[in-house]
Amino acid sequence: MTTVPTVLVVAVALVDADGRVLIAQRPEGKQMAGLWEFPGGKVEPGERPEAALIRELNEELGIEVAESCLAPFVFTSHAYDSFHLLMPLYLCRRWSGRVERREHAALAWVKPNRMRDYPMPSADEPLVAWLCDLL
Ligand SMILES: Nc1nc2c([nH]c(=O)n2[C@@H]2O[C@H](COP(=O)(O)OP(=O)(O)OP(=O)(O)O)[C@@H](O)[C@H]2O)c(=O)[nH]1
Repeated sequence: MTTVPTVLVVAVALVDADGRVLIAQRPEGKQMAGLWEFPGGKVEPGERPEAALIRELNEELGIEVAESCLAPFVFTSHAYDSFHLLMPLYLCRRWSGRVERREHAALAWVKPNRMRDYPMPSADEPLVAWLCDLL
């Protein structure tokens, strides 16, 4: 039996006052370039998931998020060819600083029911369905 590593990635649905969610387009040169994703990234060895997400949001978007503002929401467990992705999605409605594009090709604030207009990695499909139902 071939085994692949399970990779823990933390991501967030940042929700603005109009109920729109921030998605970000992966840049050229990365795996899955051009697809739209929820901000976040891999949890480093020894790092707590919430700390990893706070770090990624600061690096990627230049915002500060308090751990108490990260609400566990839903998760996806998805088999890619070379790894298994386990990705909790947190919900966050409060942050400080202005969202800036630092690492992505583009950013977009999108109502969940319009997210299907933005191609996303296959692991994200169930997450979009949950956002449509629950937001
Ligand atoms: N942040 C994020 N990653 C996602 C989502 N959906 C999804 O399949 N992923 C995958 O989870 C992994 C996230 O890792 P990452 O963003 O830290 O790593 P990366 O591939 O950009 O490159 P890196 O290894 O150079 O940091 C990628 O393989 C990415 O394609 C999503 O909605 N948000």
